[in-house]
Amino acid sequence: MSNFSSQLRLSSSLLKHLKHQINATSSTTSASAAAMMFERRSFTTTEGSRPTIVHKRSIDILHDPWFNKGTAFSMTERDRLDLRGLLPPTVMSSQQQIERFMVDLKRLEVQARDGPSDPNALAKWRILNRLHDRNETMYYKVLIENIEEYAPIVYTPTVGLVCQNYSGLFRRPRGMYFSAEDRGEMMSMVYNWPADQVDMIVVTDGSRILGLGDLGVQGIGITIGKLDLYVAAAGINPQRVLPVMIDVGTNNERLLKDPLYLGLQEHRLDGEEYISVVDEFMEAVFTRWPHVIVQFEDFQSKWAFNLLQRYRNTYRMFNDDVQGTAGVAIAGLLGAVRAQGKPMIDFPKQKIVVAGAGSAGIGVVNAARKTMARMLGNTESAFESASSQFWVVDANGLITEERTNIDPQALPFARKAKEVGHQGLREGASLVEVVQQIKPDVLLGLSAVGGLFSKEVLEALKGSTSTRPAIFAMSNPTKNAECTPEEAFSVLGDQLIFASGSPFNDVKFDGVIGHCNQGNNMYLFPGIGLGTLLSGSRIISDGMLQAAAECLAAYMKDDEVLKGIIYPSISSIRDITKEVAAAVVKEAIEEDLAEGYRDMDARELKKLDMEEIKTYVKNNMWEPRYPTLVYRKE
Ligand SMILES: NC(=O)C1=CN([C@@H]2O[C@H](COP(=O)(O)OP(=O)(O)OC[C@H]3O[C@@H](n4cnc5c(N)ncnc54)[C@H](O)[C@@H]3O)[C@@H](O)[C@H]2O)C=CC1
Ligand SMILES: CC(=O)C(=O)O
Ligand SMILES: [Mg+2]
Repeated sequence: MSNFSSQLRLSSSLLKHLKHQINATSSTTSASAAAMMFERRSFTTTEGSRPTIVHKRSIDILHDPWFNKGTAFSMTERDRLDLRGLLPPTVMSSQQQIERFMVDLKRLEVQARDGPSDPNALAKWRILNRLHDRNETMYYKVLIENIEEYAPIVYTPTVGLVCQNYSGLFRRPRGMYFSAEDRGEMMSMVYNWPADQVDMIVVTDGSRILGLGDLGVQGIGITIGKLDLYVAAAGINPQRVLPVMIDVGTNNERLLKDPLYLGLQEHRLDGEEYISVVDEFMEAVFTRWPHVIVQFEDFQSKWAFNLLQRYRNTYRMFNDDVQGTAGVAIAGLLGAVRAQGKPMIDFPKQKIVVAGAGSAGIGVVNAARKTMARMLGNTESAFESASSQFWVVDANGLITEERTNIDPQALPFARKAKEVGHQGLREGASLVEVVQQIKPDVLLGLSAVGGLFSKEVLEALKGSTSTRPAIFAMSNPTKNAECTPEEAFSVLGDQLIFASGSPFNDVKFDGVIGHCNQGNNMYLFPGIGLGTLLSGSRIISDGMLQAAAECLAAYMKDDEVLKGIIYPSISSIRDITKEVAAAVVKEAIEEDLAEGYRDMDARELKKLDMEEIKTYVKNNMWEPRYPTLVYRKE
């Protein structure tokens, strides 16, 4: 809901309510005395005895500083006032609320020390967050106009710190919470959300937030950060976005013991029980908003893949970590080939070592292998040949067919034991050994292990057979990056191509600049969502994702790429997103998936050429401008 209109409605209804109270008092009582009396009465009644009559429900009550109790609303009150789902599931006493607030206040200094390189990051986040709660138009204007400065605050890395400390930072709720305790209720509680139209949902279960592990209900912060980029980069109307947390418990022992934790304090549901909760959520949101797009974010690997397969042919959904990351990585990998002065068609010759076999790592290898195979003619032997270009290393070392209990997602990338034997390697070989023996063109990290690309590993990469080796240290947030650009450039010199998931500054040494690219799925997911919305495609196909990745790869000019700049600057994210969305729309039309959006039906869409599609996309991007408001009685 727009804060702008809600504030207007809120203050007028508050006035109405106040007037009513004033009229009920003696006619000689002055308005201010009556207001004071009303105020006193509200406070005494909420303490117990007589109830307070309120003329509002749902989100309006949460945004009313007079009546809001935040997490202290009891479950019966939540049901009575249509608040179910609009607050984290734990009911807290007013004393606990104060404790939570005080812990947060006192922790500020420590957070500043442990957090992102900007010691004021969290203070900036608080100021922006308060603006977000007060005035969304102004908030997004500030964000769009200063995206380079504030993306690292509302998104990675600071959003990681925000999630870690969400219990303390929580003030006004934003988004919806569907918990394991809401089973059987979701179909009705989804109507507690005040907006009749929702275009984009970003949902998490909090099980793997960035590289920070299981943060339970606190993971809602990442969905808010991603949706901020949907508004800022893709121009999705902020009144039509919905951050969602599916709280099925947490396996984080610290949170399970924390008396101030806001989520369900029980171990995570698993198996069929878990699936039934997510199924119920999907059914509920698609019943209320049949055209919504759901982005799955930061689910632990096993559920990321499982739920993607389960829903992708029925619902308009995608998994950002598996599919968005893959597209961004492919664009960067193609950029690295061009940076070597080679044509993109040489991509299938690249030797790629990937550290990390989770949702992101496997997503990347899968998509990169498909891209190589397509370049080689898409035959079975092309596929075989493409497979031989990847060496995947996880927490237990190099993955080969000899691995016991191999994760089914990693199985297709397990190397043959005999083959790696010839390469001087074996099952479980360490990363440094793999780099030493393979001498890869690319070393890509999606391991969530900060510093994994140690000096030894970087020294080993000096043996790369490439003229311009590439490092993608893609794990987030900053402290989880596999190495810093300083570490990488200092060992490998200025011919290195470097990208990281969270932003770092360029490195200056010996009079040259080592470019630090940001390789983050933020360059694709907003365009994938917007393109899907505007095409009206029923599903998000592999072709649409591939078109998005190719568009991003083509966005960079030759002279930039030759300088080692393989990803655009975030300052142009709105333009990139428009291009990516247009590519997605075009592909959806070509695959006959596009059913149209609003006045633009499928037939009209088919008549558009690429330039017209871009104009259509641009014209449908929301801009942060104040609309004229007119009051009408309800
Ligand atoms: N830059 C970007 O756009 C994105 C970055 N990421 C980042 O990727 C990281 C991983 O995400 P997921 O794949 O979802 O996590 P995950 O937990 O599913 O996978 C992590 C993988 O790393 C492996 N690993 C752990 N220790 C290792 C070691 N010492 N050496 C080699 N591998 C090791 C694990 O065995 C596992 O296979 C996170 O930090 C996340 O923030 C994820 C999505 C997008
Ligand atoms: C960027 C992102 O999606 C992640 O680190 O999980
Ligand atoms: Mg993610």
